[in-house]
Amino acid sequence: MLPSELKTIVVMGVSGSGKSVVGSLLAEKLEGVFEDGDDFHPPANKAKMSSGTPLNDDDRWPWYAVLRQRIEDMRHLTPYYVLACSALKPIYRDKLRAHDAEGTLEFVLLDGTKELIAERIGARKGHFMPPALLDSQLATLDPTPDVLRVSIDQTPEEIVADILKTLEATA
Ligand SMILES: Nc1ncnc2c1ncn2[C@@H]1O[C@H](COP(=O)(O)OP(=O)(O)OP(=O)(O)O)[C@@H](O)[C@H]1O
Ligand SMILES: O=C(O)[C@H](O)[C@@H](O)[C@H](O)[C@H](O)CO
Repeated sequence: MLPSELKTIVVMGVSGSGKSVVGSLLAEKLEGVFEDGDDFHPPANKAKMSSGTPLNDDDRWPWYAVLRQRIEDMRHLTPYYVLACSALKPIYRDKLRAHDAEGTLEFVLLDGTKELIAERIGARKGHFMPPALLDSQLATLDPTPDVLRVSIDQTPEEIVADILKTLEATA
């Protein structure tokens, strides 16, 4: 049984960690709504990443403002909103959490080795994010103790089961 106050689950992590695949599966399992944060990047951000340049705080703040608004909007439209977004720094997670009551929103980090993520990102075709940016993503990632961590060294279905077990344990 998930905590009754839980409304939003942010599936976070570096590029290639599986946020889109796992997040959509999790939302399906919860009969909730999934959205991919990448769909809300301004074109300039996508162009910058595609050119092999990492985003900086100035690039990300307007994006996180849009994502925070989605969290607020979706609260009235679904029992569970699953958002996939990198949320690499604590300051970004604070922005997404805003002044939400304790337990309303949980961050779940898709946790894996650089080698495993590089293998997966390398096998992916037709995505705007170059594998070369993985190092900067890993260097920027700063998980704090409040972030729930789930290993990605298993199938997407097993990861979703792991996430649900981990969330139930917070109840
Ligand atoms: N558990 C898994 N086992 C095997 N392959 C996986 C797993 N999860 C995701 N993948 C594959 O790894 C690649 C990256 O997954 P995905 O696109 O979901 O990552 P992401 O974190 O959303 O990336 P980005 O942030 O760059 O959009 C995809 O090709 C996906 O099919
Ligand atoms: O915070 C960031 O640097 C960006 O959000 C990236 O993580 C992209 O969103 C995504 O990972 C690439 O597809």
